[in-house]
Amino acid sequence: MYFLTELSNTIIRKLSDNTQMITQGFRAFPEKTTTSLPVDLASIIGIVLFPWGVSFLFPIFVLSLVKEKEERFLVMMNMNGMKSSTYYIATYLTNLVLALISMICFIVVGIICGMEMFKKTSMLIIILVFFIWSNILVAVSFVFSFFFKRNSSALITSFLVTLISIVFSMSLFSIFEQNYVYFIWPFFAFYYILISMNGIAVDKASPGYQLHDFHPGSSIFAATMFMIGVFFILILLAMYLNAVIPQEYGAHQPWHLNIFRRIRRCFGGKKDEDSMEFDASNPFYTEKEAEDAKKLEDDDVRVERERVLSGRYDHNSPLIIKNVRKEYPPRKKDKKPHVAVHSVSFAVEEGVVFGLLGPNGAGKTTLIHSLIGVYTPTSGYARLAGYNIKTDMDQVYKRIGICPQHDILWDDLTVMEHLLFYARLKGIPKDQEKEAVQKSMANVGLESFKDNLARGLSGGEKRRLSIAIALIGDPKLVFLDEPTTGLDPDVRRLIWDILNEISCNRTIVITTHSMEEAEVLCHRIGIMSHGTLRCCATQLRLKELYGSGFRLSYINKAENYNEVKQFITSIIPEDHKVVRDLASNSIYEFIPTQGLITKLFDLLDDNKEKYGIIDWGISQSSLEEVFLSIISDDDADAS
Ligand SMILES: Nc1ncnc2c1ncn2[C@@H]1O[C@H](COP(=O)(O)OP(=O)(O)OP(=O)(O)O)[C@@H](O)[C@H]1O
Repeated sequence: MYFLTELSNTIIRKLSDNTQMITQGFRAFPEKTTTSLPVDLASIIGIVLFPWGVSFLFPIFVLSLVKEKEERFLVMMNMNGMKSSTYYIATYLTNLVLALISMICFIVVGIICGMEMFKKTSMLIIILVFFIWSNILVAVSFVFSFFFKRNSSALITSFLVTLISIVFSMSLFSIFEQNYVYFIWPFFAFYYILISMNGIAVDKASPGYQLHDFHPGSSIFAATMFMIGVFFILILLAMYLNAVIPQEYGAHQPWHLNIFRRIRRCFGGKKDEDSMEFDASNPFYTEKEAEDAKKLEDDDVRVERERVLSGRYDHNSPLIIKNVRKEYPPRKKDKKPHVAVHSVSFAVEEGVVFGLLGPNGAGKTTLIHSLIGVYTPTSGYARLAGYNIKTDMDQVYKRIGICPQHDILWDDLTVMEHLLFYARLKGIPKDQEKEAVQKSMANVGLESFKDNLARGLSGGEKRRLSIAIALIGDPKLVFLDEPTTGLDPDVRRLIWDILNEISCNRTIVITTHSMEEAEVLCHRIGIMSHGTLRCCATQLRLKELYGSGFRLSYINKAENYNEVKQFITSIIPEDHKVVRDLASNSIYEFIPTQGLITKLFDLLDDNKEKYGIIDWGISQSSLEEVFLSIISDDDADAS
């Protein structure tokens, strides 16, 4: 080859006059090469990111649980007959399914990406560990949710807990080599299992963690046992916290769960609840409270209390309240509890619409919430629809309807779906469900909206839907908290018509700030301030007691001013009050004597022309005047 090339070169150089030549040499032939690392990089990256991936559902679960409470869906469902246990079981199963789906995705992705841990470790152990972890995620989120009132703080804290657990787990494993106490926090135990199984799998010489390695003495076995044990503790803890932690809404039990009282009840039979819940001879807590009550309460309230406490009321009354009191925790440190409702006692008979009025902070909402289980009354006794609120709240919820102050509706459910949901909660038999929903929709005129989503309803339509929810199942006692607040006059009138119609065969308790509404709807009215019932009577009696009587107003020709004034003051009682005295427009207030009003109508009609009266009118004092005469400026936002 060499000689051949040299020969060719000689000829080429000769022919090209030494300008062309052939060069020769050796060069390596291109070949395919790979650089292999001593460890599996995918597995290393995976194990750092994996704890995040398998824990991301934890903050989401906590968030959704706190949100349901914050937005009062849970308490609304409770108030319509759903047991908390049913809610928690349904939520547990839903979250567990979500967690399992996400775990399956992780395992499948791990296998597809060729992570050694998933390839080599026994699949049975992986499935077992991930199943336990899914349950723990749900159980821990339940326990966490009881400590938060706002979903934003719940989200941040649970995220931080996950972050800290992951960061700490790395160092804890090397500090406590043979000590497993820190597995008590199941996040550490699970991350330990992940890291250990991965560590075994990435070792090229090892066959991975297998079933026969999973026995007492193995640290992975110990961590798994810790996870199982802690899971049961978490479930018990969640049940206990649910019962005792005071939430913003909903009743709670004392830390000792009234165990002794339950045992006593088991052995001693059911005591007469009526007699144990209040002391009829001393309805007030302190002498000062009794003194204050004397100043605030009128005779009707005292008579009503006596009637109720001595049992002289109709025992079929759907609402009986005896000495109900509600204290909130002190507003400032080392101060006394804030008493929002003092000893309130009254009974409302069947078919009566009872209006609870009062300035802001009077205690109306607190009283209603104490009755319907949003808060636990500090003391007192109440019987709603025939059942004691302390012992038979489940029965109470099946028989009452509640329309809360703010609509609590799911944006993604239709009108029909809302009503069907609540019909089921109320325990309406399946074959009567549709009819009950139809009736309830017809009551509030929402039939044409039945397939509309709640998010697309106007304020008035949402309010009507809330009223329809309160009416589902035909309850005999309905609570309406400010049913028309924030609605335009047309819608308010429409709702008043609806309420007037449905009030025929039910007892309704309405809280409202609208005197007009109370005047139109209520048969009996209670006015509260400073947590005390100030008066409690029919509209007519309140107007008689607190109204300024009747009001005569007229418009006259200005030149007749003196004659008209003389004429009018001669026909009304002498002790009248002059409200307005202008040349052509005057108003007088007076308490009429028997038959005077009819006489006045005749006299004014007959002498209208003679005295140059252009127009005139007589009206009775309004409920607003009654309210204003009872409630003074310092009654608002009572402290
Ligand atoms: N969750 C609570 N914790 C502590 N104090 C409360 C709580 N809710 C209400 N209060 C206090 O209890 C008193 C009565 O409040 P409540 O809401 O019952 O009045 P209200 O008559 O319904 O007022 P409004 O007409 O403004 O709704 C007020 O002084 C209020 O500050």
